[in-house]
Amino acid sequence: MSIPVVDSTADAELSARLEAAVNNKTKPLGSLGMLETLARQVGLVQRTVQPRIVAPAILVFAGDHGVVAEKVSPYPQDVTWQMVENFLGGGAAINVFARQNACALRVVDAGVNHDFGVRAGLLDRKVAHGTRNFMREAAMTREQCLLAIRYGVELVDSLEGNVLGFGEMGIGNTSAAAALMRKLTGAPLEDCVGAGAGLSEEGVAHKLAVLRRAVELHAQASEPLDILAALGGFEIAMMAGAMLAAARRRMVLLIDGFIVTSALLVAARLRPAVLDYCVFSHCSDERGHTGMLAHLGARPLLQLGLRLGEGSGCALALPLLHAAVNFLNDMATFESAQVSGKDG
Ligand SMILES: Cc1cc2ncn([C@H]3O[C@H](COP(=O)(O)O)[C@@H](O)[C@H]3O)c2cc1C
Ligand SMILES: O=C(O)c1cccnc1
Repeated sequence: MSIPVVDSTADAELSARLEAAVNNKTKPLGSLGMLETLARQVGLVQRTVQPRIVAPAILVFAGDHGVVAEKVSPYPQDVTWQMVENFLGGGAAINVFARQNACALRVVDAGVNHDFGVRAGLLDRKVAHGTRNFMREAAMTREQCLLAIRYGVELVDSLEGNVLGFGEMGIGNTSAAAALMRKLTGAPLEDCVGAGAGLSEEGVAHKLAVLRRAVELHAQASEPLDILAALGGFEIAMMAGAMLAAARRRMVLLIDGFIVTSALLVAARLRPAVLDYCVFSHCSDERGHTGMLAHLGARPLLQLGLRLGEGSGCALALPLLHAAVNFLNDMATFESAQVSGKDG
């Protein structure tokens, strides 16, 4: 299994042309703020001053986590498969927001502890029926970890479209994401652990104690793939693989909240240039997401107090991506509209 190679999008000549194109639009210099940054980024990703959004899609990766045996989530594990059914039925938040913004949605069974059978709209890439409890042993074997990454790579290679959003579902996965954050950013564990799907203060204290022991147990894991196998999840590993494949294909990657960003921490350790392709849709209310984004030098588009996951932030940010591309393509220039430029 070879990890996809990702090229940087840096191109000084194209960057200058994009900046000129943005600056020639009929508006005060810099007045479209982050939309200008976004337009230039998408131009660099697509290697053009006339970028287009084609067939945007969100993949929701679902997987279960053995660590739920330690009572680190306020909800039972069955919610993972039940929510997958909800996605397939079109009734979850991500279904509503994806429909609203004409975004295709696919659900991937990366390792749910449930047998769905063959189902329309569900991509079966089950590595196993949930990970092991990483409080006691590694969450997955190295083979399972590499298989999850490979499935992620292959999934993306079969997609059409040039914008890919990442979402997840997996009871217990904020615990895996917090442990990955601790190991991959070096932040103190208490800055990585939050309420997840809604733990009480005592619940968070218990989760922190569990994760402290788990991180100690896996203290020897130092390479990104070893850390991922020890403390990650199948959906997280599959997302990391899919992110690298999407960047290799020069797609724009829409990054959701805390768990999706934890997969990106792994991907960026393997191939730092993946970050050139990432649009950070929002800053989640999950404790730790702000620090994770800061570690990556990321500036999120939205701050809505979301703490859901599912790729919801990606669907909500998609209209901003359209706006960035549309202003670059469709706005008049000072010359074409015969508007006077800046005096001094
Ligand atoms: C009904 C329901 C729908 C969800 N959709 C996303 N999550 C979110 O919550 C879970 C992570 O939180 P924790 O680590 O505390 O279990 C993930 O499944 C995440 O996607 C949900 C959680 C619930 C309960
Ligand atoms: O930020 C997220 O993605 C998140 C936060 C809490 C629970 N589930 C997801």
